[in-house]
Amino acid sequence: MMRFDGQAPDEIALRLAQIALEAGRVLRTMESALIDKRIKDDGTPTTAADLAAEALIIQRLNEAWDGVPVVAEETSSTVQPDDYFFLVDPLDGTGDFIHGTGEYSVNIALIRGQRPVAAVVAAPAMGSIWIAGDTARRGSLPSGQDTDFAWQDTRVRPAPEADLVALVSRRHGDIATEACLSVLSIGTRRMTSSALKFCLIASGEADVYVRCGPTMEWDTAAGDHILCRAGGSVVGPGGVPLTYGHEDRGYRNGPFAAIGDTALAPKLDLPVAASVA
Ligand SMILES: Nc1ncnc2c1ncn2[C@@H]1O[C@H](COP(=O)(O)O)[C@@H](OP(=O)(O)O)[C@H]1O
Ligand SMILES: [Mg+2]
Repeated sequence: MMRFDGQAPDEIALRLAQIALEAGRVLRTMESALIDKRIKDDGTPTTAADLAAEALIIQRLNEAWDGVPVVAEETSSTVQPDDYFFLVDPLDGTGDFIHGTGEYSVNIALIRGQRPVAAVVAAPAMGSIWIAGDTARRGSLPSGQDTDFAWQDTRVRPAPEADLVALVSRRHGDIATEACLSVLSIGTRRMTSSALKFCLIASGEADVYVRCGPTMEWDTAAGDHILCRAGGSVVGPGGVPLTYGHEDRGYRNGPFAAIGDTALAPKLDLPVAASVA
């Protein structure tokens, strides 16, 4: 099996960026098409765009790293994770894709031993992309045939004493999340969809994102890595980092908080989810 010999995490992240760029171009061409959506067993929608982007990403990952399993949202039950594997959400924020807000992302993470080591989150309709291997960087998505991303290092900001900026899901909220946020001094709540929430914290534009409702590993792994490499952290109950590759629990995450300033961690009181405790 190809084991990424000689490839540094930053180099892998650059290759993931090219794959996400290509998938993003497919998604953009499908934005204005009449989308026929299907509601899955978990109540979330899927479309032909999710499937087309996923097929392309799997093909490209297989070409680049033959034999490394790709656990992707729409086909996750057909693949077993290994010591190294990819987690892919070809279209995170399908609801937003359907409603035309543009706040959707392509998420790809390479996992090694339950933690991400390289990742990309691309927001095709917003023209932004974030990557991390060892270093977290933000870029602009090139248009046309251009392939120059114009990367810049990205970094979290220190949390202000008061008036924190919290990011909340536009479509999924719950009482436990609100209870957790209520102990923090939040000044601004900004509704944002998809893994962009991790990336905006990684870029110093927001301070905290708490999520106690259901999410899947492919929703969080790439953003988790980018935020951690930008100086922040993503923690579950007890301040423990999230781990990935839990096929036994259907790749469901427990509650978590994403924070830019790690000094916020002791203030958090996340509920323990029975299913993943
Ligand atoms: N009931 C549920 N079960 C599992 N995942 C859910 C869910 N409700 C929402 N999600 C997850 O939340 C993601 C959207 O998050 P947000 O509201 O922050 O944009 C969805 O991503 P997809 O659009 O890729 O399915 C989905 O994975
Ligand atoms: Mg998806």
